[in-house]
Amino acid sequence: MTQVVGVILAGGRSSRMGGGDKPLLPLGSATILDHVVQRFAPQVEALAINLNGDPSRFASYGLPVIPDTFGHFDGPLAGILAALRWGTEQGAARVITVAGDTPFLPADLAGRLAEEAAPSEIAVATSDGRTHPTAASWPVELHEPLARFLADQTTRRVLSFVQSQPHRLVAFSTAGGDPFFNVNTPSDLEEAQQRALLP
Ligand SMILES: Nc1nc2c(ncn2[C@@H]2O[C@H](COP(=O)(O)OP(=O)(O)OP(=O)(O)O)[C@@H](O)[C@H]2O)c(=O)[nH]1
Repeated sequence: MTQVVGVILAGGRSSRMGGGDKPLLPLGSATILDHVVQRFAPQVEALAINLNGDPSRFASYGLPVIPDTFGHFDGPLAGILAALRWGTEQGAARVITVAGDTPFLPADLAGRLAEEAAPSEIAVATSDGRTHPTAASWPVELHEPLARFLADQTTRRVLSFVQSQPHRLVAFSTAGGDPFFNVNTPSDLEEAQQRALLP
């Protein structure tokens, strides 16, 4: 049975980057998303991309594309809801999500999250005291509670949903750079270009 599947959250507006698809921007000789796939795919039994809008723009990756179904541009929680639905369809026990704009993910992300959380808990990555709620492992049973949360609450903050459920924080080292560095702005992309060149 498939136990752990992965979903890359690649939706959103990329407004701080001037619009377009942030994960498809060039980083080194590849795209930001190539880096995410390369680091994350070996850690999960199946992998999909979640996004808003026309899926054909990500077709070249050859991965299943799962669209948001809750609403249009409702933030990462809508993507996590779609991810949990897909994980349930795959017969998985857990879904690990990562953001499509985090090109330096830890190679032991899935292992550490799985190791440290009880079966009913959400495991959320932290680094340097900062919580990264989109880099998390979710029991698929949370699909219903999350659907209710999105319908009932006015907040769309991922952390608010996490805090409403049993969860555990899992700290990752930043030796060699923060593995959850995410590209939000053109200057972040500059910084990522420098880091991608490092051996
Ligand atoms: N599925 C889905 N994912 C989203 C949505 N908005 C943001 N995300 C994802 O959530 C993560 C964090 O996104 P942000 O960088 O905060 O938002 P963004 O829309 O990409 O960029 P900004 O407009 O600059 O805030 C990324 O992985 C995005 O792909 C959405 O409406 N739907």
